Amino acid sequence: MPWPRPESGDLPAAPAFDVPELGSDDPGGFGWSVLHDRTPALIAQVRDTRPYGPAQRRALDSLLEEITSSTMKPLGSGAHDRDAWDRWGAAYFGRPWGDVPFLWWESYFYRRLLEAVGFFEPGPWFWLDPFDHWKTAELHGPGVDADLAALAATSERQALLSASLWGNQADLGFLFGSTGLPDAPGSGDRLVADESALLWDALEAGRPNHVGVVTDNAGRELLADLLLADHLLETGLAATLTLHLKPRPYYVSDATTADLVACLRRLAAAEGRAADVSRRLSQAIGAGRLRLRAHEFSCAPWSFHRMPADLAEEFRTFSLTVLKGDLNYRRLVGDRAWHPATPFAEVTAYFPGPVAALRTLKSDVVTGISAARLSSLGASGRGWRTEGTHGLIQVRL
Ligand SMILES: O=P(O)(O)OC[C@H]1O[C@](O)(CO)[C@@H](O)[C@@H]1O
Repeated sequence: MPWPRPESGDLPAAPAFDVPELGSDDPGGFGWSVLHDRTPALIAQVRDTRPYGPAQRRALDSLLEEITSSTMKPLGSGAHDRDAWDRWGAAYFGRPWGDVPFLWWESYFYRRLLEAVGFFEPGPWFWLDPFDHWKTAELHGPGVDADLAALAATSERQALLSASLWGNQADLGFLFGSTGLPDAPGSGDRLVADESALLWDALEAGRPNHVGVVTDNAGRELLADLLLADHLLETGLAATLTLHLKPRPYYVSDATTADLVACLRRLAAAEGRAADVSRRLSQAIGAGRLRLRAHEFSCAPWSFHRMPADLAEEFRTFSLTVLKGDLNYRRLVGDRAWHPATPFAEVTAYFPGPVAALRTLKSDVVTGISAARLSSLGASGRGWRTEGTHGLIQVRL
């Protein structure tokens, strides 16, 4: 099978930064808890929830052992993308996982998990999404019908934007943490930055707009993204809209094309106007107004500073690229120990075109927070940065 080769490892070099990358070697730090708590719990759950045979079970056990008490190994010799990962990981293989930058090891972990469960191997587990049952359960969970009915009935654009933002709380990775699912969203005071007016003004002034949305999670988040996409297309705020999806399962709940299809089906099966949304979006896909992309770089372990030329060229053609979720934010600004007041516009100046971030905060990195907001947040400890209770809408035009 002619597998897509992820850039053969040849990507532009990242610029030099004087701010260090975030790591996982501090026992009090967030990255450490993901490496030592969340990731082992995820491996155990994957092992327990699928009837994998001895080969897959052994591979999962040895991945667990490697992560917790050994050094990072390269992909197996038969892997179709081994060349790329060998180059990307040359500085990291042979070191303990906790010594490798957080952004890098976590991405590589999902690649290794797919290897362990035989995702790429012709046979019974070929291309079977190891996270599918969680995604499906969420799509049919309690409250989804009511949310869909309410959202499909509104033409209130701020409500749709807000649903797309807070939909990002529905990240199945939280299921494997010690903190559990975050609380339901509060009102505006849970927004640490809100530049939504700038976003709407730019779309109003820019018609005809070609909007890109780099999606994050499947399930509730993607449902909300689709309702927003439908609104933008229907109102003419977007002449075309391109959805970037993941080419394969990643970070548990990240949306693939299969998940998009499941969401369209879920909308079609819902009561009321949601079914109309599904029909309109399917037609828009057929007409080429709603475009689907699944770029290999979407599963690469690097920030967007290293995106390949074809992807940069595509983002350059968009009137606005909206990046959803925490991981995309980490990749946008670089997963670094920025001072939170560092201007968002400054750290995203390199991005090839106007860009917006819609994110609930689930990891340490953050930029563009005003001094006044920082001091009010300071009193609440560090939880606002990692627990998904707070959100942001940031825009750089
Ligand atoms: O789904 P999101 O919003 O990208 O969040 C995923 C987040 O969860 C974590 O993977 C932790 O497991 C973060 O590293 C990551 O940024």
